[in-house]
Amino acid sequence: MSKLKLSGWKRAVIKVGSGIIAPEGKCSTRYLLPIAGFISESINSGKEIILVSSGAVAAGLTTQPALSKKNHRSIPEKQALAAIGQSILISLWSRFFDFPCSQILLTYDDIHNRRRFVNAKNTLNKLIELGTLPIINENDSVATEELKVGDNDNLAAYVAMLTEADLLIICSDIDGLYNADPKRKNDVKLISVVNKITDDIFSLAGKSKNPVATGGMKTKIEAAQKATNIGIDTIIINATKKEVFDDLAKGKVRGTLFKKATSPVNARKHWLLHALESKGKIYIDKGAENAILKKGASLLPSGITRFEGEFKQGDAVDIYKDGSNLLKPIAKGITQYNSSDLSKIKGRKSVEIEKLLGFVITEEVIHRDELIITETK
Ligand SMILES: Nc1ncnc2c1ncn2[C@@H]1O[C@H](COP(=O)(O)OP(=O)(O)O)[C@@H](O)[C@H]1O
Ligand SMILES: N[C@@H](CCC(=O)OP(=O)(O)O)C(=O)O
Repeated sequence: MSKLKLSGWKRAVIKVGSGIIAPEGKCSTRYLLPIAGFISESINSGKEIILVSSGAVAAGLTTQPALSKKNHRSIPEKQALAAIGQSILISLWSRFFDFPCSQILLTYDDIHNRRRFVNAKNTLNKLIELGTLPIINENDSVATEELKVGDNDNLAAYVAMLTEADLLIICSDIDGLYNADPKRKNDVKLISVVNKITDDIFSLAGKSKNPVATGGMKTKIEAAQKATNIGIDTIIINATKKEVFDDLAKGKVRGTLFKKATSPVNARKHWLLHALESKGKIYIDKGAENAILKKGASLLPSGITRFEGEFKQGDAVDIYKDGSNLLKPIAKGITQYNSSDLSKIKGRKSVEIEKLLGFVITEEVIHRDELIITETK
Protein backbone atom coordinates (compact mmCIF):
# COMPACT_ATOMS: atom_id res chain seq x y z
CA MET A 1 0.00 0.00 0.00
CA SER A 2 1.44 3.38 -0.96
CA LYS A 3 1.97 5.94 1.79
CA LEU A 4 1.14 9.60 1.32
CA LYS A 5 2.63 12.49 3.19
CA LEU A 6 0.18 14.42 5.33
CA SER A 7 0.38 18.22 5.69
CA GLY A 8 1.23 19.40 9.20
CA TRP A 9 -1.78 19.65 11.50
CA LYS A 10 -2.56 21.05 14.92
CA ARG A 11 -6.13 19.97 15.68
CA ALA A 12 -7.75 16.75 14.47
CA VAL A 13 -11.14 15.15 14.81
CA ILE A 14 -10.86 11.36 14.99
CA LYS A 15 -14.00 9.38 14.20
CA VAL A 16 -14.12 5.76 15.27
CA GLY A 17 -16.82 3.55 13.75
CA SER A 18 -18.93 0.88 15.44
CA GLY A 19 -17.04 -1.86 13.60
CA ILE A 20 -13.92 -0.90 15.57
CA ILE A 21 -15.69 -0.65 18.93
CA ALA A 22 -17.61 -3.88 18.36
CA PRO A 23 -15.77 -6.16 15.97
CA GLU A 24 -17.93 -9.19 15.10
CA GLY A 25 -20.79 -7.47 16.91
CA LYS A 26 -19.17 -7.75 20.36
CA CYS A 27 -17.98 -4.67 22.22
CA SER A 28 -14.23 -4.97 22.75
CA THR A 29 -11.07 -2.96 23.47
CA ARG A 30 -9.17 -5.07 20.91
CA TYR A 31 -8.57 -2.25 18.43
CA LEU A 32 -8.73 0.70 20.78
CA LEU A 33 -5.20 0.59 22.18
CA PRO A 34 -3.37 1.78 19.02
CA ILE A 35 -5.95 4.54 18.52
CA ALA A 36 -5.65 5.63 22.15
CA GLY A 37 -1.84 5.47 21.88
CA PHE A 38 -1.96 7.75 18.85
CA ILE A 39 -4.31 10.16 20.67
CA SER A 40 -2.08 10.32 23.77
CA GLU A 41 1.09 10.75 21.74
CA SER A 42 -0.50 13.52 19.66
CA ILE A 43 -1.77 15.37 22.74
CA ASN A 44 1.57 14.99 24.51
CA SER A 45 3.28 16.53 21.51
CA GLY A 46 1.06 19.63 21.73
CA LYS A 47 -1.63 18.67 19.24
CA GLU A 48 -5.36 18.79 19.96
CA ILE A 49 -7.78 15.92 19.48
CA ILE A 50 -11.55 15.59 19.53
CA LEU A 51 -12.88 12.04 19.40
CA VAL A 52 -16.18 11.19 17.74
CA SER A 53 -16.98 7.68 18.85
CA SER A 54 -19.76 5.47 17.53
CA GLY A 55 -20.64 2.25 19.24
CA ALA A 56 -23.21 3.19 21.91
CA VAL A 57 -25.85 0.90 20.44
CA ALA A 58 -23.28 -1.86 19.94
CA ALA A 59 -22.08 -1.47 23.54
CA GLY A 60 -25.65 -1.42 24.85
CA LEU A 61 -26.35 -4.67 23.05
CA THR A 62 -23.70 -6.45 25.10
CA THR A 63 -25.98 -6.12 28.15
CA GLN A 64 -29.25 -6.61 26.24
CA PRO A 65 -28.76 -9.56 23.90
CA ALA A 66 -32.53 -10.00 23.62
CA LEU A 67 -32.60 -6.81 21.51
CA SER A 68 -30.02 -8.05 19.02
CA LYS A 69 -32.35 -8.31 16.02
CA LYS A 70 -32.02 -4.88 14.39
CA ASN A 71 -35.23 -5.03 12.36
CA HIS A 72 -37.32 -6.04 15.37
CA ARG A 73 -36.17 -3.16 17.61
CA SER A 74 -38.63 -0.38 18.45
CA ILE A 75 -37.40 3.23 18.56
CA PRO A 76 -37.57 3.38 22.40
CA GLU A 77 -35.58 0.12 22.51
CA LYS A 78 -32.92 1.57 20.21
CA GLN A 79 -32.81 4.78 22.25
CA ALA A 80 -32.53 2.79 25.48
CA LEU A 81 -29.68 0.73 23.99
CA ALA A 82 -27.83 3.94 23.12
CA ALA A 83 -28.34 5.28 26.67
CA ILE A 84 -27.07 2.05 28.25
CA GLY A 85 -24.17 1.74 25.84
CA GLN A 86 -23.03 5.36 25.99
CA SER A 87 -21.75 5.07 29.55
CA ILE A 88 -20.04 1.77 28.69
CA LEU A 89 -18.43 3.50 25.72
CA ILE A 90 -17.05 6.36 27.80
CA SER A 91 -15.65 4.05 30.47
CA LEU A 92 -14.11 1.92 27.71
CA TRP A 93 -12.23 4.91 26.32
CA SER A 94 -11.42 6.48 29.71
CA ARG A 95 -9.32 3.55 30.85
CA PHE A 96 -6.73 4.31 28.15
CA PHE A 97 -5.95 7.88 29.15
CA ASP A 98 -4.24 9.60 32.05
CA PHE A 99 -6.09 12.84 31.31
CA PRO A 100 -9.85 13.25 31.80
CA CYS A 101 -12.35 12.46 29.09
CA SER A 102 -15.42 14.66 28.66
CA GLN A 103 -18.65 13.70 26.96
CA ILE A 104 -20.74 15.78 24.58
CA LEU A 105 -23.86 14.37 22.97
CA LEU A 106 -25.00 16.47 20.04
CA THR A 107 -28.23 16.62 18.09
CA TYR A 108 -28.98 18.03 14.66
CA ASP A 109 -30.23 21.22 16.30
CA ASP A 110 -26.91 21.88 17.98
CA ILE A 111 -25.39 22.27 14.54
CA HIS A 112 -28.29 23.85 12.69
CA ASN A 113 -29.26 26.49 15.23
CA ARG A 114 -26.85 29.39 15.38
CA ARG A 115 -27.07 30.01 19.13
CA ARG A 116 -26.61 26.33 19.96
CA PHE A 117 -23.81 26.00 17.39
CA VAL A 118 -21.86 28.84 19.03
CA ASN A 119 -22.62 27.36 22.45
CA ALA A 120 -21.34 23.89 21.48
CA LYS A 121 -18.27 25.46 19.86
CA ASN A 122 -17.41 27.45 23.00
CA THR A 123 -17.87 24.42 25.27
CA LEU A 124 -15.71 22.23 23.06
CA ASN A 125 -12.94 24.81 22.93
CA LYS A 126 -13.06 25.13 26.72
CA LEU A 127 -12.90 21.34 27.17
CA ILE A 128 -9.78 21.21 25.01
CA GLU A 129 -8.25 24.17 26.85
CA LEU A 130 -8.91 22.36 30.16
CA GLY A 131 -6.82 19.43 28.95
CA THR A 132 -9.64 16.92 28.48
CA LEU A 133 -10.35 14.64 25.56
CA PRO A 134 -13.84 15.51 24.32
CA ILE A 135 -15.69 12.37 23.23
CA ILE A 136 -18.69 13.08 21.04
CA ASN A 137 -21.60 11.00 19.85
CA GLU A 138 -25.03 11.81 18.52
CA ASN A 139 -27.60 12.08 21.30
CA ASP A 140 -29.44 8.99 20.04
CA SER A 141 -31.42 8.56 23.26
CA VAL A 142 -33.42 11.74 22.82
CA ALA A 143 -33.10 12.73 19.16
CA THR A 144 -36.03 11.71 17.02
CA GLU A 145 -35.20 10.08 13.68
CA GLU A 146 -36.26 13.09 11.61
CA LEU A 147 -34.14 15.43 13.75
CA LYS A 148 -30.87 13.53 13.60
CA VAL A 149 -27.66 14.02 11.70
CA GLY A 150 -28.12 10.27 11.33
CA ASP A 151 -24.55 9.03 11.09
CA ASN A 152 -21.32 9.79 12.84
CA ASP A 153 -19.27 10.35 9.68
CA ASN A 154 -21.28 13.48 8.85
CA LEU A 155 -21.43 14.35 12.55
CA ALA A 156 -17.61 14.20 12.67
CA ALA A 157 -17.41 16.55 9.68
CA TYR A 158 -19.71 19.00 11.47
CA VAL A 159 -17.55 18.69 14.60
CA ALA A 160 -14.44 19.38 12.49
CA MET A 161 -16.17 22.50 11.18
CA LEU A 162 -17.38 23.49 14.65
CA THR A 163 -13.93 23.14 16.17
CA GLU A 164 -12.06 24.50 13.13
CA ALA A 165 -9.92 21.38 12.99
CA ASP A 166 -7.34 20.99 10.24
CA LEU A 167 -7.61 17.21 9.89
CA LEU A 168 -10.47 14.69 9.94
CA ILE A 169 -9.43 11.08 10.53
CA ILE A 170 -12.13 8.48 9.85
CA CYS A 171 -11.18 5.16 11.44
CA SER A 172 -12.99 2.20 9.95
CA ASP A 173 -12.52 -1.53 9.48
CA ILE A 174 -11.40 -1.13 5.88
CA ASP A 175 -8.15 0.22 4.39
CA GLY A 176 -9.86 3.18 2.73
CA LEU A 177 -12.00 3.87 -0.32
CA TYR A 178 -11.82 1.12 -2.95
CA ASN A 179 -13.21 1.17 -6.48
CA ALA A 180 -15.85 -1.27 -5.12
CA ASP A 181 -16.74 -2.74 -1.73
CA PRO A 182 -13.99 -5.30 -0.97
CA LYS A 183 -16.45 -7.22 1.19
CA ARG A 184 -18.62 -7.84 -1.85
CA LYS A 185 -16.15 -7.97 -4.74
CA ASN A 186 -12.73 -9.46 -5.44
CA ASP A 187 -9.95 -7.75 -7.36
CA VAL A 188 -10.68 -4.30 -6.01
CA LYS A 189 -8.19 -1.42 -5.93
CA LEU A 190 -7.55 1.04 -3.12
CA ILE A 191 -7.77 4.70 -4.11
CA SER A 192 -5.01 6.36 -2.17
CA VAL A 193 -5.75 9.97 -3.02
CA VAL A 194 -8.88 11.84 -4.04
CA ASN A 195 -8.24 15.39 -5.24
CA LYS A 196 -11.87 16.24 -5.96
CA ILE A 197 -15.04 14.53 -4.80
CA THR A 198 -17.23 14.03 -7.85
CA ASP A 199 -20.35 11.94 -8.54
CA ASP A 200 -18.00 9.23 -9.85
CA ILE A 201 -16.37 9.02 -6.43
CA PHE A 202 -19.79 8.75 -4.77
CA SER A 203 -20.79 6.02 -7.20
CA LEU A 204 -18.04 3.76 -5.78
CA ALA A 205 -19.56 3.74 -2.33
CA GLY A 206 -21.67 0.88 -1.10
CA LYS A 207 -23.53 0.18 2.12
CA SER A 208 -22.11 -1.48 5.20
CA LYS A 209 -22.57 -5.18 5.89
CA ASN A 210 -22.05 -4.64 9.59
CA PRO A 211 -25.37 -4.80 11.52
CA VAL A 212 -24.15 -2.34 14.18
CA ALA A 213 -22.77 0.22 11.68
CA THR A 214 -24.82 2.99 10.11
CA GLY A 215 -23.14 4.83 7.32
CA GLY A 216 -21.12 2.60 5.02
CA MET A 217 -18.77 4.32 2.58
CA LYS A 218 -21.30 6.87 1.26
CA THR A 219 -21.49 8.86 4.50
CA LYS A 220 -17.69 8.83 4.75
CA ILE A 221 -17.45 10.47 1.33
CA GLU A 222 -20.17 12.96 2.33
CA ALA A 223 -18.15 13.78 5.43
CA ALA A 224 -14.97 14.14 3.38
CA GLN A 225 -16.82 16.47 1.02
CA LYS A 226 -18.06 18.70 3.84
CA ALA A 227 -14.62 18.83 5.45
CA THR A 228 -12.42 19.23 2.35
CA ASN A 229 -14.69 22.04 1.09
CA ILE A 230 -13.72 24.12 4.08
CA GLY A 231 -10.03 23.30 3.93
CA ILE A 232 -9.84 20.21 6.15
CA ASP A 233 -7.82 17.25 4.85
CA THR A 234 -9.74 14.02 5.44
CA ILE A 235 -8.38 10.50 5.64
CA ILE A 236 -10.02 7.09 5.88
CA ILE A 237 -7.80 4.54 7.57
CA ASN A 238 -8.07 0.98 8.82
CA ALA A 239 -8.01 1.12 12.61
CA THR A 240 -7.70 -2.66 12.92
CA LYS A 241 -4.05 -2.29 11.83
CA LYS A 242 -1.61 -0.94 14.40
CA GLU A 243 1.01 -0.01 11.78
CA VAL A 244 -1.44 2.49 10.29
CA PHE A 245 -1.11 4.58 13.48
CA ASP A 246 2.67 4.14 13.62
CA ASP A 247 2.81 5.68 10.16
CA LEU A 248 0.28 8.36 10.95
CA ALA A 249 2.37 9.49 13.90
CA LYS A 250 5.17 10.03 11.35
CA GLY A 251 2.85 12.03 9.09
CA LYS A 252 2.28 9.21 6.59
CA VAL A 253 -1.13 8.04 5.46
CA ARG A 254 -1.88 4.41 4.67
CA GLY A 255 -5.42 4.62 3.43
CA THR A 256 -7.30 7.19 1.39
CA LEU A 257 -6.48 10.88 1.58
CA PHE A 258 -9.18 13.31 0.43
CA LYS A 259 -7.26 16.49 -0.23
CA LYS A 260 -8.60 19.76 1.08
CA ALA A 261 -10.03 22.16 -1.52
CA THR A 262 -7.51 24.59 -2.97
CA SER A 263 -9.87 27.55 -2.49
CA PRO A 264 -11.89 26.55 0.56
CA VAL A 265 -15.08 28.31 1.56
CA ASN A 266 -14.54 29.72 5.02
CA ALA A 267 -16.08 27.67 7.80
CA ARG A 268 -18.64 30.27 8.79
CA LYS A 269 -19.93 30.62 5.25
CA HIS A 270 -19.97 26.86 4.78
CA TRP A 271 -22.02 26.42 7.93
CA LEU A 272 -24.34 29.20 6.80
CA LEU A 273 -24.90 27.45 3.51
CA HIS A 274 -25.15 23.83 4.61
CA ALA A 275 -26.18 23.81 8.20
CA LEU A 276 -28.32 26.81 8.99
CA GLU A 277 -31.99 26.57 8.10
CA SER A 278 -33.51 29.59 6.28
CA LYS A 279 -36.33 31.33 8.09
CA GLY A 280 -37.51 33.62 5.31
CA LYS A 281 -37.15 34.96 1.80
CA ILE A 282 -35.88 38.43 0.90
CA TYR A 283 -36.48 39.76 -2.62
CA ILE A 284 -34.08 42.32 -4.06
CA ASP A 285 -33.98 44.73 -7.00
CA LYS A 286 -31.54 44.81 -9.92
CA GLY A 287 -29.19 47.31 -8.26
CA ALA A 288 -28.80 45.19 -5.13
CA GLU A 289 -28.40 42.08 -7.27
CA ASN A 290 -25.48 43.69 -9.16
CA ALA A 291 -23.95 44.94 -5.94
CA ILE A 292 -23.93 41.58 -4.18
CA LEU A 293 -23.19 39.37 -7.19
CA LYS A 294 -20.66 41.52 -9.04
CA LYS A 295 -19.13 43.79 -6.40
CA GLY A 296 -19.22 41.49 -3.38
CA ALA A 297 -21.14 44.20 -1.49
CA SER A 298 -23.39 43.92 1.56
CA LEU A 299 -27.18 44.01 1.19
CA LEU A 300 -28.60 47.41 2.12
CA PRO A 301 -32.26 48.04 3.00
CA SER A 302 -32.69 50.22 -0.12
CA GLY A 303 -32.31 47.20 -2.44
CA ILE A 304 -34.97 45.11 -0.70
CA THR A 305 -38.34 45.17 -2.44
CA ARG A 306 -40.28 42.70 -0.23
CA PHE A 307 -39.87 39.66 1.98
CA GLU A 308 -41.72 36.60 3.22
CA GLY A 309 -41.63 34.87 6.59
CA GLU A 310 -41.11 35.85 10.19
CA PHE A 311 -37.52 35.94 11.34
CA LYS A 312 -35.36 37.21 14.16
CA GLN A 313 -32.08 39.12 14.08
CA GLY A 314 -29.37 36.52 13.41
CA ASP A 315 -31.60 34.16 11.43
CA ALA A 316 -30.61 32.93 7.98
CA VAL A 317 -32.68 34.06 5.02
CA ASP A 318 -32.64 33.19 1.32
CA ILE A 319 -32.25 36.02 -1.18
CA TYR A 320 -34.19 36.02 -4.45
CA LYS A 321 -34.20 38.30 -7.51
CA ASP A 322 -37.54 40.08 -7.53
CA GLY A 323 -39.56 39.99 -10.70
CA SER A 324 -37.60 37.12 -12.23
CA ASN A 325 -38.92 33.62 -12.75
CA LEU A 326 -35.88 32.15 -11.03
CA LEU A 327 -37.12 29.68 -8.46
CA LYS A 328 -33.77 29.23 -6.77
CA PRO A 329 -32.29 31.77 -4.35
CA ILE A 330 -29.22 33.64 -5.56
CA ALA A 331 -27.71 34.01 -2.09
CA LYS A 332 -28.17 33.23 1.58
CA GLY A 333 -27.25 35.39 4.52
CA ILE A 334 -27.75 36.30 8.15
CA THR A 335 -30.09 39.20 8.70
CA GLN A 336 -29.29 41.95 11.19
CA TYR A 337 -32.93 43.03 11.37
CA ASN A 338 -35.98 41.00 12.32
CA SER A 339 -38.95 40.80 9.97
CA SER A 340 -40.97 43.36 11.91
CA ASP A 341 -38.17 45.98 11.68
CA LEU A 342 -37.43 45.03 8.08
CA SER A 343 -41.01 45.84 7.09
CA LYS A 344 -40.30 49.45 8.18
CA ILE A 345 -36.87 49.90 6.55
CA LYS A 346 -37.12 47.91 3.29
CA GLY A 347 -36.66 50.09 0.24
CA ARG A 348 -35.34 52.96 2.36
CA LYS A 349 -31.87 54.48 2.63
CA SER A 350 -29.54 53.33 5.44
CA VAL A 351 -29.37 56.91 6.81
CA GLU A 352 -33.13 56.72 7.44
CA ILE A 353 -32.95 53.62 9.68
CA GLU A 354 -32.58 55.57 12.91
CA LYS A 355 -35.52 57.82 12.12
CA LEU A 356 -37.70 54.85 11.13
CA LEU A 357 -36.82 52.47 13.98
CA GLY A 358 -35.38 54.71 16.67
CA PHE A 359 -32.12 52.71 16.60
CA VAL A 360 -29.52 51.37 14.16
CA ILE A 361 -28.00 47.91 14.45
CA THR A 362 -25.91 48.14 11.27
CA GLU A 363 -26.37 50.15 8.10
CA GLU A 364 -26.64 46.96 6.05
CA VAL A 365 -29.36 44.33 6.47
CA ILE A 366 -26.91 41.54 5.61
CA HIS A 367 -23.19 42.15 5.90
CA ARG A 368 -21.10 40.73 3.03
CA ASP A 369 -19.13 38.55 5.50
CA GLU A 370 -22.40 36.86 6.38
CA LEU A 371 -23.59 36.50 2.80
CA ILE A 372 -22.89 33.59 0.51
CA ILE A 373 -23.70 33.50 -3.17
CA THR A 374 -25.53 30.35 -4.17
CA GLU A 375 -26.20 31.23 -7.82
CA THR A 376 -23.87 29.02 -9.84
CA LYS A 377 -23.78 30.86 -13.18
N1 LIG B 1 -16.07 1.44 -2.23
C1 LIG B 1 -15.91 0.98 -0.98
N2 LIG B 1 -14.66 0.96 -0.44
C2 LIG B 1 -14.47 0.51 0.83
N3 LIG B 1 -15.45 0.06 1.63
C3 LIG B 1 -16.72 0.06 1.16
C4 LIG B 1 -17.01 0.54 -0.18
N4 LIG B 1 -18.33 0.43 -0.36
C5 LIG B 1 -18.86 -0.06 0.77
N5 LIG B 1 -17.91 -0.29 1.70
C6 LIG B 1 -18.18 -0.85 3.03
O1 LIG B 1 -18.16 0.19 4.00
C7 LIG B 1 -17.75 -0.41 5.23
C8 LIG B 1 -17.35 0.68 6.21
O2 LIG B 1 -18.51 1.35 6.62
P1 LIG B 1 -19.20 1.04 8.04
O3 LIG B 1 -19.37 -0.43 8.21
O4 LIG B 1 -20.38 1.91 8.16
O5 LIG B 1 -18.02 1.48 8.98
P2 LIG B 1 -17.96 2.31 10.33
O6 LIG B 1 -18.66 1.50 11.37
O7 LIG B 1 -16.49 2.39 10.51
O8 LIG B 1 -18.60 3.63 10.06
C9 LIG B 1 -16.65 -1.33 4.83
O9 LIG B 1 -16.42 -2.33 5.77
C10 LIG B 1 -17.14 -1.87 3.47
O10 LIG B 1 -17.82 -3.10 3.60
N1 LIG C 1 -24.53 6.94 17.21
C1 LIG C 1 -24.52 5.53 16.90
C2 LIG C 1 -23.58 5.22 15.75
C3 LIG C 1 -23.98 5.83 14.45
C4 LIG C 1 -22.98 5.57 13.34
O1 LIG C 1 -22.81 6.42 12.46
O2 LIG C 1 -22.30 4.39 13.37
P1 LIG C 1 -21.04 4.11 12.39
O3 LIG C 1 -21.52 4.01 10.96
O4 LIG C 1 -20.51 2.81 12.87
O5 LIG C 1 -20.07 5.21 12.58
C5 LIG C 1 -24.01 4.72 18.09
O6 LIG C 1 -23.24 5.25 18.91
O7 LIG C 1 -24.38 3.56 18.18
